[in-house]
Amino acid sequence: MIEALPWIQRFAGARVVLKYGGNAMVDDELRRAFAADVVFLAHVGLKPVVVHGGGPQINAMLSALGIESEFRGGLRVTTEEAMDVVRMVLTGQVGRELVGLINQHGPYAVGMSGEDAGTLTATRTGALVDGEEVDLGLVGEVSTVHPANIESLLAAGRIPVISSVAPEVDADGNPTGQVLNVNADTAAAAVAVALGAEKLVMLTDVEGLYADWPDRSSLISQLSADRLRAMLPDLQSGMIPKMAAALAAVDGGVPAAHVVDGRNPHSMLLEIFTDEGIGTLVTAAEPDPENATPSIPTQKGTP
Ligand SMILES: Nc1ncnc2c1ncn2[C@@H]1O[C@H](COP(=O)(O)OP(=O)(O)O)[C@@H](O)[C@H]1O
Ligand SMILES: CC(=O)N[C@@H](CCC(=O)OP(=O)(O)O)C(=O)O
Repeated sequence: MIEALPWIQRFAGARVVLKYGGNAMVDDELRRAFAADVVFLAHVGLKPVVVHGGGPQINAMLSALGIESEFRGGLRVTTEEAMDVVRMVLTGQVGRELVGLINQHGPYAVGMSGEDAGTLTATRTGALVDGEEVDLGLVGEVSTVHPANIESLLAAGRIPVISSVAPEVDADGNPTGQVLNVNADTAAAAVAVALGAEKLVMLTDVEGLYADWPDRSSLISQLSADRLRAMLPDLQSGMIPKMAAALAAVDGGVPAAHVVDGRNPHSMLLEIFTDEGIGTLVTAAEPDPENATPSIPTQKGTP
């Protein structure tokens, strides 16, 4: 606890955006641990905002309904039929369950979708696969974030829990009436930038970013935005949108983007409140190998 004190002091009042990934939220004990961690953060003076995914839960519902779905470039090809399921599962099931778990500790969490109060808008995006542009159907990248609703919930001492579904706008910013499926890492990064968050923390089902996946000795503890930018074209599957989101957050002014292993209970607290941290940390500047630069406040080991 005493190791956490300087970090608790440093992050007093800071906004942190926590991206909770589907793969890390399938185990009941882990889901409860995450909910407790979020409440812990709020109680030690931070302002947590949760943006959640639910890929595995969407997969399960699609297969129960006999609807085929595939991923290209780490993103789900989303038909109209699949979009109904994505919206239902993310906002109606995964978000509700998370709100319920957090609120077992007190009346904190308020669930919302990117659709609510115009919080997010999105434009259609494809994916670049092997140098070719692939049509993904009803998939969006965030166009605008209107954080007023999130701000008012934070001001009221609540914990916003946001699903990554967004109304579509055309190139002129006009609503088309369609909703789009946004990757939750992408949505979380956009929210973190708009809120001026101190951190984006993305929980996933792996220890962090590996330089040479799947070589387990190649885990990267910390890297700069420029090094990540250079690695991005060679990344695979779900790490593509996740690391693109980390980069977008840091480029957008968020001082630190973390990827942590959501399979270990309380990994998020260890990353935020201990000197070593545990996952992968992305910062704007190069890490100092001597770890002797307290002026870089997001450096692991220097509160
Ligand atoms: N370089 C890499 N480092 C770590 N994981 C990688 C890498 N390349 C691909 N992966 C894969 O990306 C997965 C995480 O992405 P994803 O399944 O989309 O996570 P989530 O559902 O938590 O958002 C890992 O489980 C791993 O299989
Ligand atoms: C476009 C796209 O791929 N959207 C994701 C949205 C959910 C998500 O991102 O969930 P995880 O964080 O659990 O992966 C999907 O349909 O699975």
